[in-house]
Amino acid sequence: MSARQECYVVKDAPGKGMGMFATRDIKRGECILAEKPLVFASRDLIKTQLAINAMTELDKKSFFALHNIHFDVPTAIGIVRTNALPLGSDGVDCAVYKVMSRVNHTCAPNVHHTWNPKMKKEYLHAIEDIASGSEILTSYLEPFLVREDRMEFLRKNFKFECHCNLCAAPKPEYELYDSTVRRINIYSDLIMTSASFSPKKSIQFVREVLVLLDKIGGEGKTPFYYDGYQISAMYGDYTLAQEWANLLLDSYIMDEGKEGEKYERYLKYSKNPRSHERAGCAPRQILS
Ligand SMILES: C[S@@+](CC[C@H](N)C(=O)[O-])C[C@H]1O[C@@H](n2cnc3c(N)ncnc32)[C@H](O)[C@@H]1O
Repeated sequence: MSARQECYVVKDAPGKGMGMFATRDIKRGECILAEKPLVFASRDLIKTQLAINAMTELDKKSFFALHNIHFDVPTAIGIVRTNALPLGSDGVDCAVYKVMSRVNHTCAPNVHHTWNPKMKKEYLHAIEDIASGSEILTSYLEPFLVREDRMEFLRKNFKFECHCNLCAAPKPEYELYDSTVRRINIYSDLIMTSASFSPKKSIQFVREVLVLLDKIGGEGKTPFYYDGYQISAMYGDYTLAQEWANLLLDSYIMDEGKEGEKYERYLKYSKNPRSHERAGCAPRQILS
């Protein structure tokens, strides 16, 4: 048994079916699991059914033992809908896993899961320190949704009521969270729209978002470090670009590890901030 397998156990998670739990203290940034899919699936039901038929008997046994909440469709399709994780952002291709599919949801996760196309495995990294015995919980949601939208999505797609600390918080607390999320979404839109005519403002919006993120737990910074880096590199402010590239690399390693698909690219940016494909493409400006 590998060290990775030893830091978790899959067992009963009261009120949620099965779940994944830490069997020792896990440090932020640690890779908890890297797992090959039991089966690849897609929106094309015939293709999905053929892939299920082609599984080994052992894999089929693991597959049909998984949780199913969709009884209005054939069992295999219900299992895919309940358990599949996306293979990227196109929302079409996905995969089902023996272990990874057992991870339950919270709106304030302690892990980040990501598909690595190079390794053809799904990776699970701790994004905060996890104490031995605690449940390992991911988020099934797009980032930065307000409480009502999160609840609606989970009810519709996963048929449960979320009682995580965020959803069960007193009204003033979750309203404050929601208003922070709304501001993050506004600034987030402004970052790229203002980059072409007011890059200084754009960098300011990145900084605003980072401050707001700290107010709601501090996760999800990596794409914003990338924005800061990209904008600074485009306008040839390589001192600033270097700062952002270093933050980007550190944050990415915490989220996806050195095995991550983008690690080599971000390492290159951090070693040489001029190496971005669009570096220096806009008139030079000091943005700091
Ligand atoms: C991908 S499965 C997760 C593993 C599942 N609990 C099992 O027993 O295999 C998703 C399903 O788990 C349950 N689930 C996940 N997170 C939950 C939560 N926070 N509260 C209640 N049920 C949850 C829901 O039934 C959901 O449709």
